[in-house]
Amino acid sequence: MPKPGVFDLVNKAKWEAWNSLGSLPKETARQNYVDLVSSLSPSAEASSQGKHEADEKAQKSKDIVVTSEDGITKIVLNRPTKKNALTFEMYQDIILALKNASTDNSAITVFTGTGDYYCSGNDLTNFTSAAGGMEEAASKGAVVLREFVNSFIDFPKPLVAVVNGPAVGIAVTLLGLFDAVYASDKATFHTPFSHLGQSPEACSSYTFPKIMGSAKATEMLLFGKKLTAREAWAQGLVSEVFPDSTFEKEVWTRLKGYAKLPPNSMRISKELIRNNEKEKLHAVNAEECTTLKAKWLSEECINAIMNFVSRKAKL
Ligand SMILES: CCCCC/C=C/CC(=O)SCCNC(=O)CCNC(=O)[C@H](O)C(C)(C)COP(=O)(O)OP(=O)(O)OC[C@H]1O[C@@H](n2cnc3c(N)ncnc32)[C@H](O)[C@@H]1OP(=O)(O)O
Repeated sequence: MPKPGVFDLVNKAKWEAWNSLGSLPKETARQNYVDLVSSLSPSAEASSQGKHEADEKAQKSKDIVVTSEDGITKIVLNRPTKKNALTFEMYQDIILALKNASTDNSAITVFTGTGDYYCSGNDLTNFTSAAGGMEEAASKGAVVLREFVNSFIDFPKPLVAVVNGPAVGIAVTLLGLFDAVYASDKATFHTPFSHLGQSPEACSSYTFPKIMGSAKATEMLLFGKKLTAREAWAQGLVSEVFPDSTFEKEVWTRLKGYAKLPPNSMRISKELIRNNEKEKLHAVNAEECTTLKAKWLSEECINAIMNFVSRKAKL
């Protein structure tokens, strides 16, 4: 239905709430509702059991490790033998981890990677190994991607990326939705979408030109120019670069200090910085997912993925 006018406050709020769900599957919407109600009445045994199961699932995930200590919830991409490439399961686990982190006791939430890479982006075999073939994988991919990116857009606490090594594809584009990005000088930032017959995601078609200007964003998003950490800092994508030898020590010392700041104050300041953009970001996310779904079924993209899988091509 058309969006109600600004003076129709109730129906406008309802319309926006429905619209922000996008094409969220009915089952997921139902589960989210159950989880929300459970969190409102923790004494209801059945409800709280559901919440515990959800928490455990996130903790038990083999490729994502979630810990909470010193006021920091840490979400670690833990698939180093595959350069932390993101499987369908990892996208789902991260959605759940962010949902839990948004209501846990921590003040800030941090993403980082295990091993030499931060993350090599989408696992390119997500599409080739899907049971129902490319068509089904593209449809599922668009729904999962939209929900995944929405969970970053809506995340209420300070979100920090500790980029320990090279970042590729969606691991780079998502950084535009983080509140701070700290990088080792060994990190690189690469978005080879045209090489892969794909198009930008995670709202980068909007956030990157805004952060670095359209000329620099074009070099990254259209031409796949790989940036060093210092270049990414100069373009405003990275907050600060540290020598790799002292990176972990310096960054975690600093983050532990930040995590002691009054959490509600940080949350409200984030809200002020981000909230007036949310509607726009949700609309950009929806459009990017629709575009990508079509690109994933294009000959350019299928050839690029097949070349990688058959070991003919690498970045
Ligand atoms: C819900 C769906 C959402 C979809 C959202 C879309 C996002 C778009 C993107 O993210 S685009 C970016 C996609 N990523 C890539 O194209 C990277 C592909 N990988 C490479 O080019 C290289 O592996 C490398 C440059 C990252 C690293 O090269 P290196 O020589 O150092 O190491 P290996 O190639 O030997 O890698 C070790 C093993 O890891 C596997 N691997 C690495 N990255 C990926 C990946 N993205 N997808 C699948 N597999 C990956 C690699 O195949 C090796 O596996 P093996 O040891 O079994 O051979």
